[in-house]
Order: sequence, then C-alpha cells, then structure tokens
Amino acid sequence: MKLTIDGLAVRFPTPDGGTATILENISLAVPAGELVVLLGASGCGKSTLLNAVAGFNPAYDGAIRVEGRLVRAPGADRGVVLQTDALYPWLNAWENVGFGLRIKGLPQRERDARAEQALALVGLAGKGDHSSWQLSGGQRQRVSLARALVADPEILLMDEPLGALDALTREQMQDLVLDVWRRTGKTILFVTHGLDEALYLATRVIVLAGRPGRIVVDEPSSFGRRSLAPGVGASIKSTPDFAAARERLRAALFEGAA
Ligand SMILES: Nc1ncnc2c1ncn2[C@@H]1O[C@H](COP(=O)(O)OP(=O)(O)OP(=O)(O)O)[C@@H](O)[C@H]1O
Repeated sequence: MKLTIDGLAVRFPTPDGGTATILENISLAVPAGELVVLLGASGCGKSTLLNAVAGFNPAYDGAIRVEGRLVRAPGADRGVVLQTDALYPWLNAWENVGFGLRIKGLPQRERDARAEQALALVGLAGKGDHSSWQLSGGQRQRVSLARALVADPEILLMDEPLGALDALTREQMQDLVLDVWRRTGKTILFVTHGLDEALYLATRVIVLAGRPGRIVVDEPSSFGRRSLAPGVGASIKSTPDFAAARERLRAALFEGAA
C-alpha cells in the first residue's frame, strides 16, 4: 500500500485548557496510483487529515504510513500543494521549483535540469526564468505543482489547490492535474469543495462528516479514468451518469453535514 492510516485521531488543545477531538477513528488504505478526493463540509477536518499525512502534526494518535514508513515529520516522500501558492517572490520559477533540491545539496546544474523537467510536466517549459509576479495565478499553481513533483515523491497531497482560481482556469487546471497524474502515475490525495471537480478527478471519493470528523463515504469512482479517454475530457460532466453521481454525492454531503 502506498498510504495506510490506522485508527487516526487528531486532538488539539482548546483555549479553556481542554481538548478538541477533530478526527477520530480514521482508517484508510490507498494503493499506488489512486487519485483519492476528499470532500466534506467546512470544518470537518479535511485539512487536518491532509496535514497529518504531510507530517505537519506529529502529535496524532494511531498510525500513518507511506510505503510502510511511519509518518512523524514532513519528508521528501510527500509533495504538498496548498491553495495559496507560497512561492518565494524573489526567486524565479526554476529556483522556486529547485529550492528543496538546493537544501539537499544538489549541484545547480542538476537542480536546474530537474526543475526544467518538472516545469515541462506542468506545461511551463521555457518559463523557468520568470519571477512569480510575471506569472498568472494558474501558472503560479503550476509552479507549486512542479515544486511538489521535483523530488519525485511517493504521494502528492493537494489541499484545495485550485480553490483560488477563476472558473475557466480552474477547469483547465483540472485537466492538468489529470494529465500529470496520467504521465507520472503518482498517488494523489486531493481535497476540494467542488462536487464536479471531485467527480471529474477521482478514482475514489471519500466524504468526511461530523464532529469529530469520520469517514461516511468511501467508494470507487470511475470518472477520473474515463475522462482521460481520447476525446472525452470535460464533456463527461454533461453526461447523465455524471449528473446522477453528483446528486448522490450532494445528498451524502448534506446528510453528513446535518
Ligand atoms: N492547529 C489547530 N489548533 C486548534 N484547532 C485546529 C487546528 N487546526 C485545525 N483546527 C480545527 O479543526 C477543525 C477542522 O479544521 P480543518 O481546517 O481541518 O477543516 P476543513 O474540513 O479542512 O475545513 P475547510 O473546508 O473550511 O477548509 C476546525 O474546527 C479548526 O478550527
């Protein structure tokens, strides 16, 4: 298994000296190459779950393993993309993408070559010398994705990565995510609020609900793979199949939120 989560619980201290349990009894096994989309009402703990897998919160109960190794800190085996791009404005795209490799001590020539490869993967070949202020919001998220990919992680963790983009760019970026997934075969955990986005990308949909958050839906979804077939793409969103799946998912979300 690429990712296993066994009996995960996450608690935070509250201002009155108590403890708030945000997630409880979360168990999950994700085989390599799946594109798992995580949905749920605001505040149900999606980011908390993703952050725990990223290693940002080592004080969880239970066990999180990536390729069998226990997660206790951030690591190069997990690439993270957040809603805000968090690029260093004083660095160009190559330098932003290669930043982690610099810390690892890779020589500049190798860093630049790998950064260029990662930029090409996200459709930004030849744009490496651009500063972040010269790039559009969508392009900056592409750079963030390249930065997450450059160390060849075991798993990509994406927390509402397209949430801040305009509708058209968002649709284009959904296709980019699918293209990168197809070409790299990466395992992806993707948080979104968008029902269409969730169904369009996913090979598996997970819905979190309640307080503490728990998994109320965990089922395979065929659209992530079907939309990759030649000539299909976004047109799949207007099929009766897709509409029916969207309605089912919407009902599950409302039920969970109730
Ligand atoms: N470091 C922290 N300390 C205390 N409480 C926290 C911390 N991080 C998250 N929380 C709380 O955990 C709950 C879940 O937050 P989280 O951001 O995981 O939800 P979410 O489902 O991702 O929400 P949204 O969809 O709005 O982004 C919230 O009530 C939040 O206030």
